[in-house]
Amino acid sequence: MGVTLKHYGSVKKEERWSSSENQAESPPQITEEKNQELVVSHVPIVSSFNDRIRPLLDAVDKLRHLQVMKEGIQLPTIVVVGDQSSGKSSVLESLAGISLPRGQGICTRVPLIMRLQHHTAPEPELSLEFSGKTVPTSEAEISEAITLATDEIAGSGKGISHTPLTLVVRKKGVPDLTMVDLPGITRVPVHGQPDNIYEQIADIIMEYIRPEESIILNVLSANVDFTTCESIRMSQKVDKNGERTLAVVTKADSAPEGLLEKVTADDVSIGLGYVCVRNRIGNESYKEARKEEADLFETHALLSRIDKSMVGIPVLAQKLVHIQATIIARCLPDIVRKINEKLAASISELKRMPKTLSTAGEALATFMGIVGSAKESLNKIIVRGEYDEYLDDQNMHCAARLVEMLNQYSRELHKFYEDDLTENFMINEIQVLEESKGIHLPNFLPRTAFLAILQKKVEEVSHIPVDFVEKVWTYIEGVIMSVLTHRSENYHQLQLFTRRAGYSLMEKMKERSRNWVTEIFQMEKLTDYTSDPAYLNDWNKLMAQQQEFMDALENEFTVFQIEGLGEVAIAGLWTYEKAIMLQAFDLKMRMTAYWKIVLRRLVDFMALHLQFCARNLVNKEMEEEIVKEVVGRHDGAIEGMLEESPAVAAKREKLNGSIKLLSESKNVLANIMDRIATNV
Ligand SMILES: Nc1nc2c(ncn2[C@@H]2O[C@H](COP(=O)(O)OP(=O)(O)OP(=O)(O)O)[C@@H](O)[C@H]2O)c(=O)[nH]1
Repeated sequence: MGVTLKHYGSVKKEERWSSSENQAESPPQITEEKNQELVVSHVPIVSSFNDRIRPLLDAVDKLRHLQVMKEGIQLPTIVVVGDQSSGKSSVLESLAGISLPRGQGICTRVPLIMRLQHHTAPEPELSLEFSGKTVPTSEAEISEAITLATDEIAGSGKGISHTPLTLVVRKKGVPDLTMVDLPGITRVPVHGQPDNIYEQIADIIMEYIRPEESIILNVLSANVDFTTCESIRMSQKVDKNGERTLAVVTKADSAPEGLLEKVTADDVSIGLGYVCVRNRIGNESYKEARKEEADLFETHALLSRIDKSMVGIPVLAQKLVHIQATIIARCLPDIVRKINEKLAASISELKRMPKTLSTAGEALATFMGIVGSAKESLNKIIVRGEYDEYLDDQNMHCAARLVEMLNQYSRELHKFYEDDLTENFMINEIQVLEESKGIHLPNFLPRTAFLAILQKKVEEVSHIPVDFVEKVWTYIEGVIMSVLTHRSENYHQLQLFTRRAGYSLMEKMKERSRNWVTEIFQMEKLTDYTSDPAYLNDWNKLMAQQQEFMDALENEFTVFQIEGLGEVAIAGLWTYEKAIMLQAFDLKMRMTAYWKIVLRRLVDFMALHLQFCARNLVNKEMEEEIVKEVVGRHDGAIEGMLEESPAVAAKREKLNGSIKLLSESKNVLANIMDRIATNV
């Protein structure tokens, strides 16, 4: 039976990692007497356990080396965290039996992946893997080699980096363990450290401890209050009840008082339990250090009272090996599934990408396809008013937006020239009539007077249609550009040229509409004509009130209600002669009736003009302009136009990279599939 987490969550804290069903094949036992210097021995009874776990651990290490995490796949990892100088490196040293850079101040500046592997040869083999290379080293040189490699990765200052450094230690008797040592947490930057060093380190730590697949090895110094430790604060953020947190208490030798109480009280909720250790001090050998540790926990008046299952580096090693086996067994089936899913998704996404074009024929066909599809889309949106392609984008519901704009335009025109019904009522008409006096019979209304008023009114509103066509074409330009950009998004060059063609075409459209508006206004100014019977109807209705109006003037009324116009103030008109008042009233009513016709014409023709131009633009001119821009100016260079855009090329490269990485990862796991299937 393999190591499983079947009871995960239902058993008490530590029991999960040491349930009795695992006892028959329990992790390597500690045989200090045989080889004092080593942590875990590889006697036959446990080697079968190791033989089974080792390939799985190797596979996980290979996946880590391939950096499968880049694809969002988390690996089961033992992550070592602790406040600065809490003794992290010392613990790792003790487990590996080698010297790491140690001391006060920040030593670990990059994530250090430490891969311990037992091997049978008497000579240890050490190597560092970083920046794509493997550098062999030795026990004597390891400390310096790590410092040099760290400098290469993170620079020689005090800065830190997310890029990991891997240390492989193959040594007889070490536990098969892979752990990640992270920079110690510091609140106050030391000389040469960036001001935001805390945030930087916290970022790295959170990145490693957040995944559910991570086991947090929280290194706490015996001489501090655990509740004040930053590393506890952080691990509690991601593992509130400590279910995946194991505490190692270092420096038991320097603060033995109250240690038993501290680890028993468990104020900081450590789900996987505590192991108290004493690391190597000064120039001690590892052999001496283990001996000192064993003696300390055996003989010290206070420390000897701590349960033996909670003290010493060998116990820590044993626990870690066990925990590691369990999380690997638990996580691997999920990892296999995720790799397969992501691989399939990347392959199908790559297939969906536009194919790379190799011949001029292919390029031409693609180009025509793009222009054709853009034309069809625009036809739907602008001409037919269908918006099924852009259901959620209201800006692309062109017909509705154009009607809104037209209504707004009509309102603006009507509002701009509302009649002055207050004290100046008819004053303008009277003045114009005065200026239009001529040698002719007095009861003829001079046409020049009517035209003078008409021209002034037309002139005054002329800016409204000019602004309106500008606004409408700018809107249509946005719609066209959006469709062209979208349709040619895979071909950067083509996109540039179609957009350019689009802009120059829109300039032409604006120019054409401006000219049209100017012409319309000239016509309106020159001629007062309509065949619309509404004009005469309205005028007659208004004129029917003329006599009443004159009576009101004569009787010196201050206001008069003209049906079809509203209440007007007439006190200012009492002094004028009757003859001029009759003419002014007639002139005013003619203009009132005619102005309605003019405004209606300005709105109706505008709608017809825009619809006509947009239809021509989409059905004919746009295609011509794009072909002229792309083929005409760049004779035969269509293949060049259809080179992939940098974004598409980058996406293709990324997908190819992902597929390569995931395929390699899949291969790594293929060799151990049978073991995963039987759950170790
Ligand atoms: N007395 C005693 N000193 C220890 C013990 N463990 C570590 N030390 C000392 O504590 C200091 C800090 O230890 P390191 O292992 O460098 O601590 P660290 O957490 O890796 O440090 P940074 O990576 O800089 O955060 C060193 O001087 C060690 O010798 C221990 O169990 N007992």
